[in-house]
Amino acid sequence: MAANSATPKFDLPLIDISSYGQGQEDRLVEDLMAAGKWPGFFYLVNHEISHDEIDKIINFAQSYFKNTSSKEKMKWKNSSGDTGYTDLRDEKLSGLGNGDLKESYYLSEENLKKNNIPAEFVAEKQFLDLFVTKCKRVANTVLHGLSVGLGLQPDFLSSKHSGERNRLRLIHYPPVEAVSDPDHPSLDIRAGQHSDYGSLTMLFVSPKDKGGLQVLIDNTWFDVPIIPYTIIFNIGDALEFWTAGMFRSTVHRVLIPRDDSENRDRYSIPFFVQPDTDVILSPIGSGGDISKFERILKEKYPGGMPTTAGEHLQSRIRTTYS
Ligand SMILES: O=C(O)CCC(=O)C(=O)O
Ligand SMILES: [Fe+2]
Repeated sequence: MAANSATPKFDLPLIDISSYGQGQEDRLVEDLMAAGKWPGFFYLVNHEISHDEIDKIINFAQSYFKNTSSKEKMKWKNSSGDTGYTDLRDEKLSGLGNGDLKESYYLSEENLKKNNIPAEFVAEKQFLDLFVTKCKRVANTVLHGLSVGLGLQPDFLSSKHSGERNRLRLIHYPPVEAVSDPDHPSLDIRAGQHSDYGSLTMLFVSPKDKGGLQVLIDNTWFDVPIIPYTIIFNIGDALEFWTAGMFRSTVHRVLIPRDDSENRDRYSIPFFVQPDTDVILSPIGSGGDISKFERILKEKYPGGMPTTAGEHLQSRIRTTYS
């Protein structure tokens, strides 16, 4: 039996965007609000990003990581915690341990526009532009629904996410020498437990993904099953903070392979939707639970309360690269 077959799976809510006809916007708002509050993770189905486009972004990541020399990758080394290449063990998402077993490339719209990117990216610039544009459109649909659900103008949230801080990230998790042994758990991890920093994350994985992504719900780790070509959405810390804890930024991680079937290269593509630098994150909407907010402040912001989205992001990045 595979080592991971005993791990419970969690059925995340599934939101089929095509199932809300005209006049059914209220139902979409209700479903988005419910998923945002709990568990803070959901699948989005029948969105506008095609199967071909998802296959293509995964293949692009695979080809970049496989065919680019270390020397070439290092020329684009991320030194600020923001854009560029991160090597194996550079990032420590949980803040503990030996560093995550992954390499990645963080891409901003600005760098894409200015061709401040590796040659492999320039060659696919048109596609990458289109992919980012589509991600933003899908994100805006969700941001509109959440704004309405919060009792705000429909464009309240989208107008604060111009895209200047959004990041498309290509991630490669290489196979490991020894798979994790349930009796002697490895200290290694592909992505340490963390919550995301921004407002929303949209995650794309290969339809043939073998697993490893887990969410922490009520102190139990659950595997997230992959439903091919869906987008896995989750709420990030900025939106949790901004709504005084009404929405939930759920902790998640990626385990090192637990058996031979999982022990292969894994590629994943998160698109991080982050509020513009100067946005003031004072609590919005109504209904946030002040005791929950105080707990969030204590746990995640011991250095004090950030006021702008820029400060918020910096304070979260610092703990990842220190
Ligand atoms: O690779 C994955 O499945 C998740 C990655 C992730 O959580 C992140 O980069 O924030
Ligand atoms: Fe994450």
